Amino acid sequence: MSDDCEAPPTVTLTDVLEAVESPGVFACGFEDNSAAAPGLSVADFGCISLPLQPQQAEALQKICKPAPFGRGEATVLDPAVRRSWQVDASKVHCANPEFKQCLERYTSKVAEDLGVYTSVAVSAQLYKLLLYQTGDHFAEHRDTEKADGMFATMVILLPSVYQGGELVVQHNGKSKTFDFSAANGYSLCCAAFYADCKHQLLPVQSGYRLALVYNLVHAANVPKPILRDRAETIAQIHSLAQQWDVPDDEPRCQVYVLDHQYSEDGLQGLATLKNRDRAVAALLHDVAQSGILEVFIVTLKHYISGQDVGGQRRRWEVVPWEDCEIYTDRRTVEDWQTLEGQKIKHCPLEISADDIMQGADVFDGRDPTGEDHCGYTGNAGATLSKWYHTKAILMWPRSRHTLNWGPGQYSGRQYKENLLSLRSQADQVMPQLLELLKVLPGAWQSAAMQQATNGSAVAPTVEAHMESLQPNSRECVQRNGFGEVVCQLCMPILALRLLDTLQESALDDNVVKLTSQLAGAFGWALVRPALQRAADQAAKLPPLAETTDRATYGYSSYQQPKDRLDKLTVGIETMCTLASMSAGSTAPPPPADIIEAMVVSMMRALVEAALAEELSQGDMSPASRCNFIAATVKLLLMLGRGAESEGYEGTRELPEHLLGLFVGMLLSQPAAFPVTTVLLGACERIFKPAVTEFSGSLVSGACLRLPVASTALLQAEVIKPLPPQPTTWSKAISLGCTCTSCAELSKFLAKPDEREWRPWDKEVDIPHLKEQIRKAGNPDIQHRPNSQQSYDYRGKYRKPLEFIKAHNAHKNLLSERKTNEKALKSFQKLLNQVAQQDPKLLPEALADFPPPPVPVPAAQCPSSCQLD
Ligand SMILES: O=C(O)CCC(=O)C(=O)O
Ligand SMILES: [Fe+2]
Repeated sequence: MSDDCEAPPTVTLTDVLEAVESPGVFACGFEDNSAAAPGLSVADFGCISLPLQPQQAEALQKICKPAPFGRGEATVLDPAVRRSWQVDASKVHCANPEFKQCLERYTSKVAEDLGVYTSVAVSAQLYKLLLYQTGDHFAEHRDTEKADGMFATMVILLPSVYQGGELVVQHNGKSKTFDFSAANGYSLCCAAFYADCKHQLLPVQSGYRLALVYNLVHAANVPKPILRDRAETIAQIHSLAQQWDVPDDEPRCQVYVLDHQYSEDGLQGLATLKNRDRAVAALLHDVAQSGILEVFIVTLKHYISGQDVGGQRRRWEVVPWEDCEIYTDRRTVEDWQTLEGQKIKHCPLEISADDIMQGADVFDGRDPTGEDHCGYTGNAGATLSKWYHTKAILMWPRSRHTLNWGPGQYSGRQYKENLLSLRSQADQVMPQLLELLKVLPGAWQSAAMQQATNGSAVAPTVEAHMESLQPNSRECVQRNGFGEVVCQLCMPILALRLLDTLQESALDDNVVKLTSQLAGAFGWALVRPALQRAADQAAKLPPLAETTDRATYGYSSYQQPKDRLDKLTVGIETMCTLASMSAGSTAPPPPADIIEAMVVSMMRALVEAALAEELSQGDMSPASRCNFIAATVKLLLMLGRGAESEGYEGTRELPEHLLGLFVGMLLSQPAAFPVTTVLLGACERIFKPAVTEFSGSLVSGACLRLPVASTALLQAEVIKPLPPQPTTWSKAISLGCTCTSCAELSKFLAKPDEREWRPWDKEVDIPHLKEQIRKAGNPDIQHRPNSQQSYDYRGKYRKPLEFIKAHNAHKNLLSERKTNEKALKSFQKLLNQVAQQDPKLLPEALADFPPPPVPVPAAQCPSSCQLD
């Protein structure tokens, strides 16, 4: 053959995977006319005879609840979306044992049709009994995964006579309709579909539709499936993977986008994949077993943002994406897990469009996962962004593992992880190495050799392996593994190296675990700098201006003041753990000065003005603020109490002093720490548990200042005279005429609450009214033509705005007063409890805050608010 004859078309890995057939369908259904009668009964109602009779259906409906549906996080009722009636599973009983078998048969049949592995145990959990009457329906939706392991919904239609009520299920552009109305009351019918498929129930045209709805749930951790013709496909993928070892300009990795949508919790390895997705993953899994491919399940995230350059546009106009200049178009893979379902800690890895096997346009036609529209800013056009998240399989030939995963510019951080070192080294080499190292010191000891000298022989190896620890990772297991080895080797230098790997970690339990372990072997002095660093880190609150720009970084995390407050709260809570560490654990309790230095560093951060400004940020919830106060007070109380107990050798002056500063700071920031919400909540948290948790520690005058001062503040507040309520908002003017038009206007003016009157009535004589108002000398009764258009010349009449403003202001004052009174009662109750606990204490604290003088009754000004 000559050289220029056409080469046979090359089959790519994508071709092979795309050709994998689904072992099942997305939805299935059947009619069973030899089914056993269920023997259905409903608690508080009784037996239901089937086929369902209209009279019984009517009676049943009366004891049903309207069926809600999920909207975002919430469960809501909206007949436009869903109208049907439900009975909870707990009240439904099917007495016939034959029906149980029937149910089992249906479950395994639909599991097989849906392509669930035969070896997976699938069970059906009754969820609801649903009754639909004429007109009832359920608009298009996806079912939430209501139980662990739930992957599909099964509906069993009970014999009843109805028309309409078709179940329509959709998936990837295909649609299946299940119309069981023809069964006409004598058979059982069954339909099932994967939970992520969109489906709807069309309106029931007549009669009653009665259905049992089940969650189909399967056991995880199951062996891989047996599929026909697999051997050939596996061989094909294997050989393509071998050829993949090609020069650097080839894609570094490939990403295969899965068909189905998965929730993060529901997805645990290949066993939980659905349908064709599982068939594809199972094939890749087998190829990976031979050591030629690395395969992970990941979330593929595509983020796009751009600016409208389409010229002049009105504010409300929707900007088409075609008119945008795209400045960010970034794809990353995140949330790594192995096919066995083991979650892997890995930074987001940036991939290129070419890496996506189904092509860069794989998201075309799909709804984005989220969108943002930043509106117009000055002269600049609107900023648009959207993002897509979907589950995918990430793979690359194992022979390429030594490549750098550059350029890895992501949120300003360099990710140059070598994946082999992450996975093989950390998962495989490391445990072996650790095992080996653990026995070494013992061996040296028995050989009466110098540990230190021998230790130094392995030190470089241990140190080299420490490099593989991800800095700042919250995962402490491996670090702890090293901790043990390092302690046994008795090499403080290695301990310091290990502490270095914490780098910028903020103070949390992981840091405490490692430091106390090392402190046990090497003393607190050695770990002190690392602890202090972590405390400083927790206290470090960069000014707001440093937060990253959303438009630039998209979905990358950016810190909110709230996040920072939470971080500080965790740090403070961790200090509690540290301070209460009892003797007898691996380490002796930390010396007081370490804790105190850390506390001082956090307190300084707090009292600093920068933070004070941030604390009034609106996006911090009162709950966050309460947590923060409660944690801080708890820590300081503990330190104070520690002075009397053995473990902690601190002085009580410092904690008490800090507590005083802290309480002072809280009281001086009423905008950030409002008394009725935040301070009350915090005091309830502090003092209620304190009664049992810290009995004795309440002997802290500084801390009691918080409720005592709040009470005093509120007492002063609630006796302030309220401006008297205006008796009426009516505008009492007398029009010099009693014609119908004037009578109508007078009626409006006399109404206490109404601000506007639109005399739609054609009979009203507008010019006459204007004239009468003018004559009565009330220019503030305004007549406003509705618009320039003359067809609505009547327009509207308005009372002056001040009327309404004053009216609302008074209402607000009243409700504020009520809130204050309620909070005051709560504070007083709380103080009573404290007084019972320790009768001496309260009078002391109260001395600082004498009750406010009894006010002179407010001067009445009854008529000053009469507006005419
Ligand atoms: O009644 C049906 O067939 C379907 C009900 C449904 O989709 C649901 O309860 O989520
Ligand atoms: Fe549904």
